[in-house]
Amino acid sequence: MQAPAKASGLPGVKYVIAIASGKGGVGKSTTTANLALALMAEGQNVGVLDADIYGPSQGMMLGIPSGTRPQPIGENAMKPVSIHGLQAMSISLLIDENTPMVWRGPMASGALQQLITQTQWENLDYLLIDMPPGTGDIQLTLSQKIAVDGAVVVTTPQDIALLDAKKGIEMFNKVNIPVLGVVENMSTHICSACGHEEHVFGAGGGQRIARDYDTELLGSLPLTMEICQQADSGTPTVAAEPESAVSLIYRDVAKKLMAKVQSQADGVSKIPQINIVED
Ligand SMILES: Nc1ncnc2c1ncn2[C@@H]1O[C@H](COP(=O)(O)OP(=O)(O)OP(=O)(O)O)[C@@H](O)[C@H]1O
Repeated sequence: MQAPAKASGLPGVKYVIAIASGKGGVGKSTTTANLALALMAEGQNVGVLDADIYGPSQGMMLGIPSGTRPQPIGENAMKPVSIHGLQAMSISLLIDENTPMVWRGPMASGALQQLITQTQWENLDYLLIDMPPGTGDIQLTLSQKIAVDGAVVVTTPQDIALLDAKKGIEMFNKVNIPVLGVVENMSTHICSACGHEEHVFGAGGGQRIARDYDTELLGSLPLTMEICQQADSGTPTVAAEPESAVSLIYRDVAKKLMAKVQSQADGVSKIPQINIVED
């Protein structure tokens, strides 16, 4: 059965989760791809919307063959691409791969709006949105156009990344999107030769920011060669090595997210209806 349409106007989608970061390059897209696969491994139907208009990377991370175009449905709609059992849509599927994204803010927002309104998702439990880094126009467009159920903020443990992650959390607070939690990426480095683990970027940053903003540290991922190589070659770790220690961390984050979104949804439905009867 098709999931009911929400006020967001996203038919076929039950829950929308934005994956965001204040700073670029902290591993937001890698986290999005792996979390999508982890949610799927938990039995959910999952879609990925690559809203990183200026630097779309889901096409590459999910291994969508170069030149793939979404199938049109009539004149104004298109089917997401099917890959690794996920549904996926990205601006990179609609443009020439070598075209640099030199759009001004309103053009980028327009392109994103088109992706949002014209993609026909099919029966999704979760749509993960890979947000562009930062707290500008596109992030605002998104939070105004879609009823996002919650956001996950990805950060690395360095002070500079944490500072930007705070701005991200504050932006979501401002637009009333619940922050479901923080994922600390590259929290330690594990040497592929000897297995030695060290906190190269500092320790405890993700935990601190989660505590300061009254949210939860959903999980910490190490910096490993496998995560990088597998994501960059189109088979993210959760698909490449589903039983590995790293995949289990992503699965654990996915389970926490599902529980949070569900309890939030239950909370909403438990609000008593007030019936005013005129006599
Ligand atoms: N835990 C990790 N261990 C090793 N490499 C990682 C890890 N997480 C991400 N990477 C690598 O770091 C690079 C940047 O990651 P990614 O593209 O996910 O970052 P991003 O925050 O989405 O960047 P952008 O801001 O450009 O969208 C990629 O090559 C990715 O494979």
